[in-house]
Amino acid sequence: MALLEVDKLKVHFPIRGGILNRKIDAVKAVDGVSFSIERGKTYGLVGESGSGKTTTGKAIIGLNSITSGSVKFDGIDLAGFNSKKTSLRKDIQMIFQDPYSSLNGKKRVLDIIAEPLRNFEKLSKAEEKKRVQELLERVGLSPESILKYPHQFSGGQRQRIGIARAIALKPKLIIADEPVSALDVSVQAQVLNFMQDIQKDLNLTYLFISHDLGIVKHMCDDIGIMYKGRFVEEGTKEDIFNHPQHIYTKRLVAAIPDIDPVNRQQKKVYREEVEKEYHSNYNEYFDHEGLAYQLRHISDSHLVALPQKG
Ligand SMILES: Nc1ncnc2c1ncn2[C@@H]1O[C@H](COP(=O)(O)OP(=O)(O)OP(=O)(O)O)[C@@H](O)[C@H]1O
Repeated sequence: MALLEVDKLKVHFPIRGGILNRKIDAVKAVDGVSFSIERGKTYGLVGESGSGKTTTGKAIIGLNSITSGSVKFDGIDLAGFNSKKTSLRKDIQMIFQDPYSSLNGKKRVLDIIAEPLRNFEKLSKAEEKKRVQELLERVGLSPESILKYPHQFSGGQRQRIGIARAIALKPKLIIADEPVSALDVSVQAQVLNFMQDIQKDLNLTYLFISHDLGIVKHMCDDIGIMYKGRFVEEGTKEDIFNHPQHIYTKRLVAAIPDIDPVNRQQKKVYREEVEKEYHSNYNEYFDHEGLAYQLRHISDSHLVALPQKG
């Protein structure tokens, strides 16, 4: 059984208007998304800004209410578990994009990392301090850091503090929402490699949200490509990077920069071909509202949202 199973998930936000402030329409932020993540694996959710990635992650962790569909974690439907204090909620943690704003600047590192422990475990002050220091060590920061404030750390170190807080309760699933996109490129690889190390050590499963396909290629086993609240394509890393089928995926893959000058030229030609196809055949790939069609299997692992022929 997969650790996480998301089935036909919809998250719609009401748009209200008129003098009675009635619901007049809805933003279909997530509009029927299904995927599952096997234990110990990393699943990449990719798409441009506004495609619904964060909304999906927040719905899984209970921060957005689900309009319809289901989220099962370890075989249990999460719909009834929206209270923050249930033990299931302990098993899923989130790392946010911006380590500057996601850490409370007025709190010391001790209090930041101890917060989830205080919610779920009754530890003495001495036990708590010891646990926080162990966690700091785990993420490569000195035990003395407990008395410092977030602004006294670099961006990469702050994201390590965020990771220490996320792993404090020994979760099974971590939702990492653009965890390195606010960091300098030189620091990104360090944090990503570190995330892979702790994944192995702690047997973590990741839902990795990113708009950066280069990073997703480095991190993920399976990938779902989102566009306007729906999936346009889903598959293994190999399916998506070596055999992209949907024009939207092809565009994303073609846009990954190549450092090798020989490949760079080939890539440029490929990118121009893809752009031409995108503009001349757009209507074959999207329905009359410009939305993705239903996904269909083209192999056991690879699904593409293309209309049924014939
Ligand atoms: N609480 C909310 N109320 C109304 N609309 C919302 C709310 N949260 C998100 N949306 C809308 O839902 C859509 C999807 O947003 P979401 O943040 O999930 O996209 P995203 O792919 O994560 O983009 P980004 O990378 O910019 O965060 C957007 O149109 C957004 O404006």
